[in-house]
Amino acid sequence: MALTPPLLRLERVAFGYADGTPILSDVSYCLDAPRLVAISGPNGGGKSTLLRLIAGLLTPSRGNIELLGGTVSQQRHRLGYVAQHPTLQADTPLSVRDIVAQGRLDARWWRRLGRNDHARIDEALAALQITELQGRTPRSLSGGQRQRMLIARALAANPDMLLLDEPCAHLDRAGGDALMATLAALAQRLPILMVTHDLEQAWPHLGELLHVERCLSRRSLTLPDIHPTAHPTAHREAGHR
Ligand SMILES: Nc1ncnc2c1ncn2[C@@H]1O[C@H](COP(=O)(O)OP(=O)(O)OP(=O)(O)O)[C@@H](O)[C@H]1O
Repeated sequence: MALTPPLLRLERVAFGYADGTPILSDVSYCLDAPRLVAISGPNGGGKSTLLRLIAGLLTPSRGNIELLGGTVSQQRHRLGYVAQHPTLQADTPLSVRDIVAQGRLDARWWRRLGRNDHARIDEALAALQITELQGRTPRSLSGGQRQRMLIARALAANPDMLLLDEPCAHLDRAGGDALMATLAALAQRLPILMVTHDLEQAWPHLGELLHVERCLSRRSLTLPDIHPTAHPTAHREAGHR
């Protein structure tokens, strides 16, 4: 019987930007089932860099990333990625629904959206609980509502994995808690990797925690590390999502 490949496998991945300073080295990790995975660690530790490597926006200098049973370049079109500071024209005349609908546009962007597209858009709006906001413009939304809209746009593309960089940044406690609960519900069927600096907030919702830390002492500068950490409370409360 053929073994199912993992959703994501990193093997001894290393990366440094053009100035040659190592940011990540020897990162290994395997995700074999949908769950909500937080990537946390100190500022500058390499969290966003790791997410960009998985998204195929950067290429490892060493090591290998296997994604959804193939290489990153083969499979990256199956990912939904929401960057930390996505560019969005605040004064766009487009509605929230129009923006979520962009998730349905592919290389044939001029095609008319069909019934299936609209069903996916409706589902994405509902999953992020913004159906009633669909006629509004982004300008009139709160930070949390705008973040939900951007995640809905990624979800409308029907991705097989979501990568979110600081989805709760700039949200107040209540907005962040609500978004985390939404993501945890989604992650029961869709693997989600999210960068967060607010572990306290994410903790009750997590299925797994990855700690990324670029070591700053001179001796260990080349040995930043990542530790998959089982979190008993999170596993118990989240039913091991
Ligand atoms: N395009 C780039 N060119 C050169 N260095 C970069 C680039 N992007 C990030 N870095 C550096 O790489 C290191 C890791 O950055 P990264 O954004 O991955 O960290 P992070 O853990 O996500 O940080 P934060 O919590 O502050 O967002 C930092 O020292 C940063 O200055």
